[in-house]
Amino acid sequence: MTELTLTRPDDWHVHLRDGAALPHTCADMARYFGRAIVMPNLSPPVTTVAAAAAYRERIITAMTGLPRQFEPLLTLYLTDQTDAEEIRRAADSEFVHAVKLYPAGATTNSEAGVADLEQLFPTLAAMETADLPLLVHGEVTDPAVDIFDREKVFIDRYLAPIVQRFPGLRVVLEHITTADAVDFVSAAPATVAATITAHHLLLNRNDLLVGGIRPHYYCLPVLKRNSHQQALVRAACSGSPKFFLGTDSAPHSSAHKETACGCAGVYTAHAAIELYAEVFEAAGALPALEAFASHFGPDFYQLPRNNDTITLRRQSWQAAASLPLGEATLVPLRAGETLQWQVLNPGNPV
Ligand SMILES: NC(=O)N[C@@H](CC(=O)O)C(=O)O
Ligand SMILES: [Zn+2]
Ligand SMILES: [Zn+2]
Repeated sequence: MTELTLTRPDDWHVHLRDGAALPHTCADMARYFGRAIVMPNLSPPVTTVAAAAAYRERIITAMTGLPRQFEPLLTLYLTDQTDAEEIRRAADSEFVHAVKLYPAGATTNSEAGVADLEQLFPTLAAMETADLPLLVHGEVTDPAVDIFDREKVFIDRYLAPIVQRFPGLRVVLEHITTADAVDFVSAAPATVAATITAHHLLLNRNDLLVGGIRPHYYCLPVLKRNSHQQALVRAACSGSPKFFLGTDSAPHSSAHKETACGCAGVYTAHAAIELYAEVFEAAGALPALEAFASHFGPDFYQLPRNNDTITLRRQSWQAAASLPLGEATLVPLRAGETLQWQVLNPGNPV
């Protein structure tokens, strides 16, 4: 297959950041994505509907003058203080589509996250009633738990009990990295789904650590062993509506990555669908890409599928060695390397 036309895809998990970074991150997203679930882990985090409305305006302003725009779908950052009233306001708004749970200290800008999940059960009950999805960074922060086990332990300790206690609550386990997560989500009721990133499909911990440490492959949850990577590829290509595209494209400046204590996050927004296409092609599953990238996400979020298409052609091109991020620069995935698939006429007005 040398050309592939699919319903316009959406990204169900992305970090756009704020301020001077926004024009750059938004321009990449606006090339061909229809919509994007925008993560709220700014500093300070987006904890209220009012803050989400203001952030949405900044995103839209940052897209001024671009040949096309994507629709930002905002999220609220769950804290120990989030109450049922804010949840109802969010559900009543046109633009807040989910609430994000970061266990305090689990990842970038998660200091304000949730310390005691049980205290928040009334808030989760309000989300269940309002039918507002819960998005989860699924890692425990217990220092006694090995970093490679933190996703599985989170599922056992927290996620399974939440799913059992709130059977009507829609839950997305974000950026899954293990066969354990694939098995849990597959066996869970239809209210439970997962996003999968391109980098967790393309890479495993050998890529991160063998022959030297590669800071641009460091993200959270950290890359796991090859057998987990293979389980993710099977899940993405399976045709199960529980697994859909979420890039978790997470820009950090090169200075913050290439240092003694580097930040977690991989930038893929410059080549997102192109990278997924490589994975699906290598797995002999290119026909399954459309549902994963363009159907199952909107179905889960109860939004219409996009009604136009994009076309990918199998022709090689070279990714930029570095990209601007506000005043700084970042190193994207595959920096300076060749990619196999290219989107035809990206950025054309729709
Ligand atoms: N995935 C990452 O490694 N980093 C994300 C945060 C997150 O999604 O956990 C970021 O905001 O940089
Ligand atoms: Zn996360
Ligand atoms: Zn993320």
